[in-house]
Amino acid sequence: MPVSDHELIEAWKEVLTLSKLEQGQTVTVLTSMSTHPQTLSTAILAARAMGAVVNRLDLPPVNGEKSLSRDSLAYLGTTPLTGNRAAIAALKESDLVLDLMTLLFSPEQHEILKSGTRILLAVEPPEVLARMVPSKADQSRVKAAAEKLGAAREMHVTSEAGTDVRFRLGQYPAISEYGFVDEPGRWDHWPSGFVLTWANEGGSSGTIVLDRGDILLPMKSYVQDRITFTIADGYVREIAGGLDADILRDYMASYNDPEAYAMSHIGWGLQPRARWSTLGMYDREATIGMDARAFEGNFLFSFGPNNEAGGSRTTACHIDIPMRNCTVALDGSEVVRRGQVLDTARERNAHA
Ligand SMILES: O=c1ccc(O)c[nH]1
Repeated sequence: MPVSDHELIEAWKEVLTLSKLEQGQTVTVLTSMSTHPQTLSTAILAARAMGAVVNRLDLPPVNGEKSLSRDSLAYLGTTPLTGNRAAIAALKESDLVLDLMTLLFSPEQHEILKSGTRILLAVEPPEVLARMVPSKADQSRVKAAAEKLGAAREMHVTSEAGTDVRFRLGQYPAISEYGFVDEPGRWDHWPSGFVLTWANEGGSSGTIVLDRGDILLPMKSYVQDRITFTIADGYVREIAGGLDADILRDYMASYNDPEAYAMSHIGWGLQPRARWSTLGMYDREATIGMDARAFEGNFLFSFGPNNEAGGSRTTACHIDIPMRNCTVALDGSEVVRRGQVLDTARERNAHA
């Protein structure tokens, strides 16, 4: 069943309150052709009800003629803001930007954040947004995990299917995604609930074996046959398997960009209200698959850009791969064991 306008307005009010929206602040809602009308209308109503000055900035979409997918996270690098000084100026002047279009992995996003503007991405279907309204408990759990990840020098991931890969850490910060933007200059994504970082340049090596049921994004498919990735010096050097591997290889080759094969972010899911099984419940184009990225105990790794972390790689190809049943260890200490998060109740509420 759809979610009611009333439910979604209440959800927006909770998220905007957690994001410390104050009376008289300026909110700019960034939209494009794929923006969901109910998400837009309820966002504006909620922000107005909280006494904000609310603008809407609607921009024409880009890359539609280049990308093999309309998923807003599939083809990156340029956005409708690229080179658009007037639009960027408006967003820099705003206290809070509600991104209903997707700026993620764009240089413009960083320029706007540096001005102190907060940016909250929200492009999942209204029902997914309403099911995963963020909470302070989400925040404390993710921040506790980020502290561990930020202090680690090596991540070692294994699985019974044969995954055995090591990532040297320390060059890039740990990033928390918990669904609201409560500090100046913060970016976050509603819904989320996971922690991620990037391995040191050239610092990834080993084997990743996708098992039946692991997920490919933006394909939004559950892998049927195993895929074996050989990782060396920070890049995937071989992608071996059956039809799923062929599909992934063909898609990545379409970018004709060696940087597409670089390891991108790595981390694990911490959102108890996200479910592995949800991907099959939505039409492929209706969702960008945040349940898959956030479900508790996943190991999420990706190929492609690292500009989100301050790196210089802005390849347009971005592949996210959430896995089940992995064991993730930081400097020898397990944080996830065969798909079960090992944080304690105390850590879950460390920041409450
Ligand atoms: O919220 C997100 C979404 C996609 C991604 O690759 C990272 N974080």
